[in-house]
Amino acid sequence: MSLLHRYLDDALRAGLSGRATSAGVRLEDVIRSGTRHPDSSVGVYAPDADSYDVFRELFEPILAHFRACPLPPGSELACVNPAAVVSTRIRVARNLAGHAFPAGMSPAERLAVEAKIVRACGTLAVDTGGWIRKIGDIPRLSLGSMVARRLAFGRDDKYMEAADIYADWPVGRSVLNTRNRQLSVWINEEDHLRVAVVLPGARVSACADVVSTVMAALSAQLDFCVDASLGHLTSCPSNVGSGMRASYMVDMRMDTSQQPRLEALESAGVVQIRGAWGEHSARAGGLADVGFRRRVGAPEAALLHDMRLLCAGA
Ligand SMILES: NC(=[NH2+])NCCC[C@H](N)C(=O)O
Repeated sequence: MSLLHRYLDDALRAGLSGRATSAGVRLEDVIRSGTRHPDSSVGVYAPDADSYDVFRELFEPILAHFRACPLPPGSELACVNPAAVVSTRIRVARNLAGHAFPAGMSPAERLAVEAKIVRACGTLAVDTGGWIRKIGDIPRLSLGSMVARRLAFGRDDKYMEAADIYADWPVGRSVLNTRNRQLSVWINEEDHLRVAVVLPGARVSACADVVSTVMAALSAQLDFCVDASLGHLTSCPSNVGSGMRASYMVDMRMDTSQQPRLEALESAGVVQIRGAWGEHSARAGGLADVGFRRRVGAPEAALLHDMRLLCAGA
């Protein structure tokens, strides 16, 4: 059952149904994806920052659910063999203050946000040897292969589709990729800004260093949407707080002893084991993306520490 269905009972629905944010977002906009897709895990998206306040009786229990993710003592976490880690990935989600979020944007607003972020990225691309392209200018076949390698994004997520996040596709969507493929910046996907760094091997600290350099440069030029008590606000409540998700691409065939222990952590709700090719991809070919469920409200340093405990030496 999705968190939406768990927490939105008839009384709450009645209480929230007359409300609207200053931009006109109503309850049905927030819950459209989860209503259309009962197999959602969360089921809500915030079309603007104000939604977290106006519909807080719905967002609060969902955020509280994420804050309560279990975290066993460090000794029980160490179960990923560093030799089996193909790569380490850290991504950060941000939205710009003063603009609707992707589920609530007009074409003009998407273009305005894209222009601000592209401008801010200009210096990064020069530094690292890279290029920014509009999604609409990438030939279909290359886009397909970039999406498969997680270098770009398409419009193939039914949950985001139902939330209107792909409205006016591909207007206002761009990606930055560096020559070495280690840094990608996605503009106007689920959030205004997604920065992802992937380094080979088990290297949480090195990966975090690259992310913080990039984020320092971008935040010097962009005004991010931050709530005084919740932290960074994102389209999906699962990313609120630091907006960060760290994961390892693990080759499950490398060391068969790690698999049952990892799966025990997964059944206990501690880690999430995803397919290697993105959030809803199947687990195939022995590669899996392993990250913690705990994210909301936890400081970045704590999230990175969890990752180092999961894989000693990273
Ligand atoms: N990319 C994400 N925000 N993933 C988490 C939730 C995805 C989808 N809205 C669901 O509820 O199942």
